[in-house]
Amino acid sequence: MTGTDIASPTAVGTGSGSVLLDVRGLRKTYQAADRTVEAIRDLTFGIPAGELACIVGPSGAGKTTLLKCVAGLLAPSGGEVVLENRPVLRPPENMAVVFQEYGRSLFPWLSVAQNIELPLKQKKVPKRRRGELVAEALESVGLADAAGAYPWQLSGGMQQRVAIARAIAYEPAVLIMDEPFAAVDAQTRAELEDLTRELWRRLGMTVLFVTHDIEEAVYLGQRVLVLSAAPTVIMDDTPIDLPAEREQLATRSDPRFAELRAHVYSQVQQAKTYHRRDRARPAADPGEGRDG
Ligand SMILES: Nc1ncnc2c1ncn2[C@@H]1O[C@H](COP(=O)(O)OP(=O)(O)OP(=O)(O)O)[C@@H](O)[C@H]1O
Repeated sequence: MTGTDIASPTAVGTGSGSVLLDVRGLRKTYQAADRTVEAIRDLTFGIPAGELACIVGPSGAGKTTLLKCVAGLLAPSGGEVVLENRPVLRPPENMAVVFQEYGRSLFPWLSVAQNIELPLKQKKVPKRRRGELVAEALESVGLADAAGAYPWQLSGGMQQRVAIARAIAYEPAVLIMDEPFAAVDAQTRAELEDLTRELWRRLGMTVLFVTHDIEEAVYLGQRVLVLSAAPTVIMDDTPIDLPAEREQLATRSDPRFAELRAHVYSQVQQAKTYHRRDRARPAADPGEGRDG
């Protein structure tokens, strides 16, 4: 890692609590009919309980592949994902995912409340408790009045709030967010970022947040992991030592925010050409350039 006043990556992710989500030596190679694509070469990192960690990386870096493996939707070619000391072999009960495409993740024929309740029914939560969880979740995202509405009657930002409400009502140990605000306007995005931090702080969830947006990662995270271009390795793992109280204008104009953003930006730029530089080296040291 570069940057003299950016703290060591070992300062986070190891000391603040027990590791809840552990990605160990993860590898994924896709076998297509006529070619083999090595998407993930080697990923190892741990997310302690209660952490909000952001992952950024260039397009095609393997972020979606990583999330599919973490969510138990795709079998890795090597290594493993461990959640609460159990290997993830299928979608775990104690995990919820918020996707970018809210339009496709909500059922249009179900009301807002029914959408939030559905996974709770599958989890066999008793009816009375389901009602409480739905009401609390809607209140938390500021949509208490929209319980009876249908998703298509709501704006994009409101639909994504419903998706967040559905995830938190499920009371997951870990919440995965896959570029959740990429499809909403800038103003709504800022509101949803603040909502995410508020819910994370209030509910004490562990959050893994994937984004293309470097500023969003620095604004939201306690830690930012940068992935290299595929085949993916971890380029950088930086603690975000901004105050816990964040505010869109004040935080983003903090000189420390600018330093961290510049650091992550330079890492993402290097990430794009990481393997090209690697190939150019005469005698490769497998550990060189690997951080975290
Ligand atoms: N089903 C598949 N079969 C073959 N190759 C795949 C498959 N899915 C992804 N890949 C390849 O794996 C690599 C990583 O893709 P992935 O979608 O995980 O990246 P990403 O970081 O999510 O990209 P983006 O930021 O553009 O969404 C790419 O080279 C991609 O072409």
